[in-house]
Amino acid sequence: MTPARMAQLHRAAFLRERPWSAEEFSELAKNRFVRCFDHASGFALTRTLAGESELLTLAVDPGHQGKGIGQQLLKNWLDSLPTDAETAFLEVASDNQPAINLYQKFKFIEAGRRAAYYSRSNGTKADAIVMRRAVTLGHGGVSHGKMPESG
Ligand SMILES: CC(=O)SCCNC(=O)CCNC(=O)[C@H](O)C(C)(C)COP(=O)(O)OP(=O)(O)OC[C@H]1O[C@@H](n2cnc3c(N)ncnc32)[C@H](O)[C@@H]1OP(=O)(O)O
Repeated sequence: MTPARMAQLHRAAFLRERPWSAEEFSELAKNRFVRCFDHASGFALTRTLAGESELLTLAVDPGHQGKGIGQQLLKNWLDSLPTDAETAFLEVASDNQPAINLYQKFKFIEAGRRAAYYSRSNGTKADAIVMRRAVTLGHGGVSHGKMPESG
């Protein structure tokens, strides 16, 4: 997926946060530890090194959310991890319940919090929650359903 398409999807999916630019995605893609898992309507960007893998960002086109794409991307990431990767982690806003539900479904649990990290346009604040799981946990029977389109 091109950096321009990543930026487009990121802007569409993250309505409350600063969108990442095509230049930022282009820079990230140069890092040999960074990998993109993509789908026609979404992508997951990850960084894996020193026994840890981080989900840097995950975005699904709003018109295609709720169809199992986010779940499939998350599964593709976890399935790809080398056996020497010990933990997978990510950061999510405390007011982003759909994403928290998705990560809990994949057995991520809260490992830490940065209080009032995100400021919302209505004046409220949200915590940043760091969630972790052991790579070797498996998916506990999480099914990813049908993927009508991929690539
Ligand atoms: C590290 C980070 O990037 S954190 C931020 C993640 N990205 C964002 O929040 C951007 C905006 N949101 C999105 O792009 C998407 O909604 C995502 C990535 C959070 C989820 O992707 P989707 O393709 O819509 O989710 P998918 O259809 O695979 O649903 C999988 C699970 O997520 C949870 N979920 C997804 N949408 C919702 C929702 N609207 N309400 C509650 N739970 C939800 C559920 O647990 C669902 O499982 P279920 O269908 O068995 O109930």
